[in-house]
Amino acid sequence: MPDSIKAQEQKHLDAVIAKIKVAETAAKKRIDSAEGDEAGIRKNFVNDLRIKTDSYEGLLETALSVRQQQQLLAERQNSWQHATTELSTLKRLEDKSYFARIDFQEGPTAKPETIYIGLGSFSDTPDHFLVYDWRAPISSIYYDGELGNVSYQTPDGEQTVDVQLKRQFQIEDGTIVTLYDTDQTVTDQMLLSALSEHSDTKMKSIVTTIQKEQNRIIRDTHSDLLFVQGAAGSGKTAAILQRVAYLLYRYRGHLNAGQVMLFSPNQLFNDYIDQVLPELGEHNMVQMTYYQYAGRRLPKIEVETLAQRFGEVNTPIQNRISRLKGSLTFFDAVTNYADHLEGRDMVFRNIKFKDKVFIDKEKIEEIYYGFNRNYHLANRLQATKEALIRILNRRISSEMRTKWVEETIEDLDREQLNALYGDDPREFESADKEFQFLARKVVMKAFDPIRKAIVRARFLSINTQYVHMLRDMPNRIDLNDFHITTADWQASVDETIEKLKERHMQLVDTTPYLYLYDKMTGKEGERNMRYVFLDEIQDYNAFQLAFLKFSFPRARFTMLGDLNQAIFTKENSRTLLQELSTMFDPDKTKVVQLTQSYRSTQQVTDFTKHILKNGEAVTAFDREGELPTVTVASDEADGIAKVIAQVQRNNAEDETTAIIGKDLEDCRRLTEELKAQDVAVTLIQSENQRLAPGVIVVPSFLAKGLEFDAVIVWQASASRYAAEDERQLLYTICSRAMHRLSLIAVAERSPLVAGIPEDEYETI
Ligand SMILES: Nc1ncnc2c1ncn2[C@@H]1O[C@H](COP(=O)(O)OP(=O)(O)OP(=O)(O)O)[C@@H](O)[C@H]1O
Repeated sequence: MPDSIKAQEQKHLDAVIAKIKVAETAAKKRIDSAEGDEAGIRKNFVNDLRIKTDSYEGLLETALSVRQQQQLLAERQNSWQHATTELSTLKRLEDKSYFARIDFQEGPTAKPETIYIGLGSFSDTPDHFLVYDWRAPISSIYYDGELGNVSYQTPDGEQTVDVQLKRQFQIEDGTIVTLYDTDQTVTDQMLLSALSEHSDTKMKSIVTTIQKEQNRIIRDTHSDLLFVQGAAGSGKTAAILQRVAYLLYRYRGHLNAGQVMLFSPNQLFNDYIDQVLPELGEHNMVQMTYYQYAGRRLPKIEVETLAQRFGEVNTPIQNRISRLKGSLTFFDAVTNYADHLEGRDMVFRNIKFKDKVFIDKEKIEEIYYGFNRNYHLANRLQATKEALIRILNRRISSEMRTKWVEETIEDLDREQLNALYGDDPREFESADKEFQFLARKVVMKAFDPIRKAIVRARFLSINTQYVHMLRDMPNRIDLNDFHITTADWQASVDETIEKLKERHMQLVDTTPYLYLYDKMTGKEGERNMRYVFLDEIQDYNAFQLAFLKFSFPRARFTMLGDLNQAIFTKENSRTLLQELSTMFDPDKTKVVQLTQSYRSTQQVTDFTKHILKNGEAVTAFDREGELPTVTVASDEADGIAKVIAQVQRNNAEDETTAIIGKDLEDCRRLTEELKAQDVAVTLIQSENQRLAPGVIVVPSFLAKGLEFDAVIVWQASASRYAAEDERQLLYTICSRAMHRLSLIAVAERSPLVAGIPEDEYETI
């Protein structure tokens, strides 16, 4: 690229920056004046306020005056907010005004146009844009095509333009460091240099290098279900974060970050991604793991943790039962069962008072099923609560005459009496009237827990109902379809009961349990949530997805996953897509496949994909690196020495390292040994722990979604990874590495490595 072009572009950039600075000064002035006005309004608030309370008109006038002052304040706050947001965008643009330039023509006779694209828009006059936001409709042509004819969506429909120049810039502190012109034959230089950088503990935004197929995901506004199958490192997570930023821009004023929710695999992952949206000038969406979402609603039950679930060794029968409980068939059966509760079989509990039955369950049942047949569960429950409250109120008078009330009143001290009288006048016609007054108060107070229990529907018994439902399932599902005998099923129900008695529950039971509860109580779901994102979808079952659809009835779903990385659901994940397709309107479903992997070097990607046998397609990005290494140590001590040597090499070359072990036990032992030998490492033990800088030791099931410069697979041995269904796990671990991958085995290496062509790694 001739220097004259660079000089010309620098001149243009200087001119833009100068205008940005002018705009910054103006924004600062507006902030100051809004702040000054606000302080002024607050100060004069009392003086300006016309307080007249002697007549109705006077009161009205006062209210109006307050309202006017409030409006003035709100307006000032609005303009302050507006100017502050503008200033922060301008600040970002001052350092890096834009990252691309596009020259195009709308038709052969149209005037050629030039636009610059950056992290936000900037115009010096209302219609004169010096920088376009990367999310503006026109900016799409930068991502979508090469040179020549490219189409993009506008609010008025599709538009095609002839792109004549696509130029990318790297700008630092207002200076152009490099610039490239892109055409079909040149590899995307910016992408290559972005990917060659060292990893950080925080993910960064990818707006400057979004790829065409990722752009389709980011800008989709039609699908109710957008399903992305993407190879490890293909930018699924990156794409959804930019998608959130895009949606917040596209629907500004109608959508806020609180209406967007991301279900992520673990807390570490939340930490890892939490800078991307702020970097793009947006607020973070609601982020939760499914475990937190479900667990939060079951405070009295201990739900199985990821580590426990990972450590479970299930018998084939237990696997079949889990498959059934996670299926859509089961979801439909629970729906069915809940519907039948409208007619019979709802289980009730006595309402008690002072250890005695106050309203017995037979009475509650009579009320509940006494309503008109077309009452559904929600209004049936509501009407029952109202009837029970009426009974409670009627019982106040008779309860007032009981002995305990009399005794309680006699024992009241002054303070308690004062509390009972409250602000009520204390003049009574007679002592009897006074007693009546106090007795009513005492009874009402004592009935308070009953009132609460009624309002909270404590007379239902979700545990008993859940068990009743499980026992009833063979009448609703043909167990043979799942190769389960009735005896096996009954045994599994007994097991669930035992667990429930100890307040424990397997993850596979939590969703049916919550769903049944929501159906029983007529809960309708969170209607305010508009976009729900699910990452690592292969670890969910169809029941959970159907439940989420039920829980967020107005939301559009984006689901991302990699069937190759199904470490929990294993082979079941393949039926997931099929089940999903029945849940959403096919016309409103879009499936996108990403096969290009960006995370790792060509060498790491080639090696990892050969761990899989019949995997989904993965194409390596053309970025060179060293070959992965496989080391077989003679014993554990030798293995640890090899880990230490590798960590030292990585540290010396500034490669951040994660040592990934199979389970927590292996990781704990290794951490102790390393610490004993003065190697500084942090052990990550649970999904709730935060990400730490420096070398970390992390068990496989918590490494999901993360990436590191260098990965050491600890115990890549035959004793740890031998079964065929562990291929996906080993693949997931190895695919966390960006630049360097070292497998260290003890005694004998894992046979799963045997199928990898020998020229794709080095044996040490
Ligand atoms: N278009 C892009 N430009 C620059 N970097 C990219 C691009 N797409 C992906 N990357 C980078 O590639 C790496 C992998 O991306 P990401 O974590 O989103 O992949 P993923 O598909 O979610 O992977 P996995 O399923 O293995 O967790 C990240 O460092 C990301 O920043």
